[in-house]
Amino acid sequence: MTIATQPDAAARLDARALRLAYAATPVLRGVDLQLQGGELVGLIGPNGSGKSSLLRALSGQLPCEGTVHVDGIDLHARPVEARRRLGVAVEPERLPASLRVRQCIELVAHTRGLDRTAIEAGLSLSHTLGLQRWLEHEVGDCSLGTRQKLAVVLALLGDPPLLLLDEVLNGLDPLAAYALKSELRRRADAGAAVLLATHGLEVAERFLDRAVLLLDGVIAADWNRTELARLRREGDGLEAAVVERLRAAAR
Ligand SMILES: Nc1ncnc2c1ncn2[C@@H]1O[C@H](COP(=O)(O)OP(=O)(O)OP(=O)(O)O)[C@@H](O)[C@H]1O
Repeated sequence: MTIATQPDAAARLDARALRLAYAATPVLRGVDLQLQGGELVGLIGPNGSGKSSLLRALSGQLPCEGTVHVDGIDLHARPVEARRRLGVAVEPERLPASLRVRQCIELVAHTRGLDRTAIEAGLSLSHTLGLQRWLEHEVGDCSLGTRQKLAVVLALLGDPPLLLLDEVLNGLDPLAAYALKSELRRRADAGAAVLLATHGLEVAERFLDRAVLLLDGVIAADWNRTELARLRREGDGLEAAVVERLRAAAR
């Protein structure tokens, strides 16, 4: 007999028993993941393990089995309401090439019903990330890293309480990467939860509060801040721990 469990209403994200397959190939085989406000969580895992698919399932872009609650709101039953609370960074390739960067910020803010204050905050973040000199350029003329910065600015517009970010530190110059990490920390300290897919284990170890390993379609390991600190102090850090898990899984 299956006992139905209530979603954790206090959790920013409560995902249970997520299953997803492409044609006959299963990618997620029962993912359970809860994120609390204030947490910066790294989603790590081998290439093809399903990190992007999981983020897309959590944001409602891909249909999946299981339940997803955002601040207690059922994503599948009340998608509009739940998605209003999400900040999702789209792939830079999917940004509209013919719009100017500033127009893009204004259009997305308008679509989400945000006011001028939110747009000004987005423009201010653009400055912080070094995007200001590209504001009047067409998106299609911007470098990949510049478009990545824009994708992040758009995701953070309106201060959503749950951020789902796929490898957004990739390709950013050191100043921008530092500024973005500071911004995400600030958001988490203000109560947001952040799930960041990354292959950067050093970033995960030093900057994040928690790291979860997606392997064989499930969350195979979950290291909290104390455990991450212990790994750093006592051994060869998160990288060694992850390599050990991956080697064990490959045997
Ligand atoms: N649209 C799709 N159709 C069919 N298969 C897909 C599709 N998107 C992803 N896949 C497959 O699903 C699996 C998981 O892909 P996904 O991109 O989610 O992994 P990932 O962990 O984000 O990988 P990486 O670290 O390389 O970015 C891979 O085997 C991939 O080939």
